[in-house]
Amino acid sequence: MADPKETNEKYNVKRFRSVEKENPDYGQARDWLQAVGFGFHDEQRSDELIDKILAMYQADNRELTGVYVNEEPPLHALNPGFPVATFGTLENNLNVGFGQELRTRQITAVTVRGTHRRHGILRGMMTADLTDAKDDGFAMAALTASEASIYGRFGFGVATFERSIKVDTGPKFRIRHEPVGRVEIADPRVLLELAPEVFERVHHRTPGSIVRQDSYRHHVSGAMKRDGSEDKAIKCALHYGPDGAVDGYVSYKFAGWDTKPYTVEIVDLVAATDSAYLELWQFLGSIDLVDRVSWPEAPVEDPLAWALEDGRCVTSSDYRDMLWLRVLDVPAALSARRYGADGRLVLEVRDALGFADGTWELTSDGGVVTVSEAGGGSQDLSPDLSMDVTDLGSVYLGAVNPVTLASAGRIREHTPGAALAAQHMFAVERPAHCLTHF
Ligand SMILES: CC(=O)SCCNC(=O)CCNC(=O)[C@H](O)C(C)(C)COP(=O)(O)OP(=O)(O)OC[C@H]1O[C@@H](n2cnc3c(N)ncnc32)[C@H](O)[C@@H]1OP(=O)(O)O
Repeated sequence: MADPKETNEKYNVKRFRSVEKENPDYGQARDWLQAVGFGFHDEQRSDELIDKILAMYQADNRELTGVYVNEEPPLHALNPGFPVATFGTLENNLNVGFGQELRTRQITAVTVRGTHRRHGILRGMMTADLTDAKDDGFAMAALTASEASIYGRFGFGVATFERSIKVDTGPKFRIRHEPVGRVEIADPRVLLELAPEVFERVHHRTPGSIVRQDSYRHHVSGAMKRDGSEDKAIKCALHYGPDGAVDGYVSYKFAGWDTKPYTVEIVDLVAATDSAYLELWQFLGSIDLVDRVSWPEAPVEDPLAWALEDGRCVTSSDYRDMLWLRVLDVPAALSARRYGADGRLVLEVRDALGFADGTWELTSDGGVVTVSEAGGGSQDLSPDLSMDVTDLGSVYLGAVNPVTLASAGRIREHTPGAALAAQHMFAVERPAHCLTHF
């Protein structure tokens, strides 16, 4: 049970928003945040840090859900004002390719206290929230997952990936690119203002990108570390395009003299043009007394290795799932896309939670997209492909190949060649990549 509309002998559920300190509901939001920290094994947060985080939550307009026990706990146990489970949501736009944006429900801060786990609290919170999201007109929900085994059962499929890279910036590091702009060092605090502006440009050109929450500009500028203190190690370089405007930045740290080879770690690298990206890398490769640059959140499809004279300067590890998508409304989600190729597909979608169940005819003709339900009467069409809603989420941004999913036995191909046709149709104009962890 975790739906505020339900009653239950054991638990009650509250939904609320972050508020200012003067507000009488402040304590509720503060205790909710401490419960989230407990669920992710964080240190207890100071009052000052809680104030800062709740202010950022207000900027994000987050909705916070807490599940509370009804009974009075025994002496010395945490008081019942601390939720035993937490669930947070935001609303932001997802770039779904070819300049199209889709309003998306983001789910975050999911925790259930160990003493209450495996009693169906997550299932209750998730089912209630997805139902509300669909009722509110959301065609898509999204999350990033702590474990890959949790969210498939709720219809989420992996839609983008990321990896960690280490780049040898010794003598072999040479990028074939003639600069068109310039890079300058700046006080990292300028990113408090600049980071969201540059990110907005990047977002508009990157399929798979979700608008960032307020905390990003604080972290990448060094204004605030995760523990709330200032990050004095952060450095920043800005890229200026040929028109003189800032169109990219890198925020980075030196890993210290004890780390060999001497290493610079990228905190955030955001570039709104291909040349800004390569020129920021040229800058990173030119930093004296450093032989390696590492980036824990690098894109999987990365022009860097192809621009280097010696692509083996880049070594990658920890290839992993990043953005998970959950289609809530098939016609709305499919209509929101523009397609990489014209074509027609009849898709049978199974959804254990029922939101997306059905058979749908998708047509893209000269860029005009139509989606209709293919069930019953003269409209009764046999499917070209059958898939679970998780697989539709996976192929939606073009980063997962339907042919591969068919080989894995996840997608069933009834019409020979339909999986390949789906690959062409779902392709996007640039590799899908999500730069926002939430
Ligand atoms: C978007 C995010 O915030 S990702 C972060 C997720 N949170 C964490 O990792 C924090 C630590 N973990 C937890 O707080 C909890 O264990 C949770 C939230 C993952 C699960 O909460 P619970 O209330 O125990 O889950 P619940 O009892 O509702 O289980 C629902 C289903 O998921 C399954 N499940 C729950 N957790 C896991 C898991 N870690 N791995 C695999 N299956 C899981 C259950 O077996 C159950 O399966 P079924 O209903 O199909 O039989």
